[in-house]
Amino acid sequence: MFEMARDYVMENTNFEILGGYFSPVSDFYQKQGLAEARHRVRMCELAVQKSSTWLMVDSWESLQSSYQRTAIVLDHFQNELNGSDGEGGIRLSNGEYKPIKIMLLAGGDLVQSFAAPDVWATADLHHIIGKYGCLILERTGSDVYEFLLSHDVLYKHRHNVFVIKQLIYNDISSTKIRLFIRRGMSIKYLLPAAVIDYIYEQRLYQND
Ligand SMILES: Nc1ncnc2c1ncn2[C@@H]1O[C@H](COP(=O)(O)OP(=O)(O)OP(=O)(O)O)[C@@H](O)[C@H]1O
Ligand SMILES: NC(=O)c1ccc[n+]([C@@H]2O[C@H](COP(=O)(O)O)[C@@H](O)[C@H]2O)c1
Repeated sequence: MFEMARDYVMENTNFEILGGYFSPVSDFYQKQGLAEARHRVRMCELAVQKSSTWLMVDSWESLQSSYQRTAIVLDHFQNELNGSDGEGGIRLSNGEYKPIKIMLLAGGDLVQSFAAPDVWATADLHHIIGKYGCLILERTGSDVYEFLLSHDVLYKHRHNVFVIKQLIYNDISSTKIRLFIRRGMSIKYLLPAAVIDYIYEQRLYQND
């Protein structure tokens, strides 16, 4: 999804991409089927460390002692990358600093959960979409364009929302990958080889 987002941004906006971060959620999220955070961080590292020049993994979220909402995670990136004293971001040749635009990259299904009761606080959605911005990758089963029109907060900040059309549909799902592993089915070519090796070495997802 990051690669599709990068192509979209380069083709359709004036932004320059500086980097993309995976931020695995902590163990306190307690979503059924998730491996321990340390394993998820390591799998993300293995997925990008040798094959990407711009993707990185940030373990801050995974290491917190309580669940951190997405709005707070974006604030963390804001503080780390842009600082609080005006001396962060990109240093220009004239010595001034230009802030980095931080955005959330999400699939259409996650964005549709914005309308689910008690999942997202409205104030958080204004913060995430209004202050930062959102790149939404289309996903089979979710009509992002219609949702964008119908959701008040998304619509209000629509100039900060970018919908990315999938030009080759990739409907891979982590739930299905975990299920394949449990059923002893092959996941070869569905994930980077180093991640597959790690999953088997650590015996992840086999008895969920
Ligand atoms: N094939 C895909 N196309 C578009 N977005 C995706 C795809 N797979 C994952 N995403 C997005 O990546 C983010 C992280 O997804 P997550 O780790 O929950 O995996 P998932 O495949 O969505 O899980 P599940 O199998 O439960 O749907 C979410 O924003 C999700 O919408
Ligand atoms: N209120 C919130 O900030 C909120 C709600 C639901 C999911 N999320 C985030 O979305 C991501 C994906 O969550 P799910 O796998 O449950 O769809 C996670 O990083 C999670 O922290 C945030």
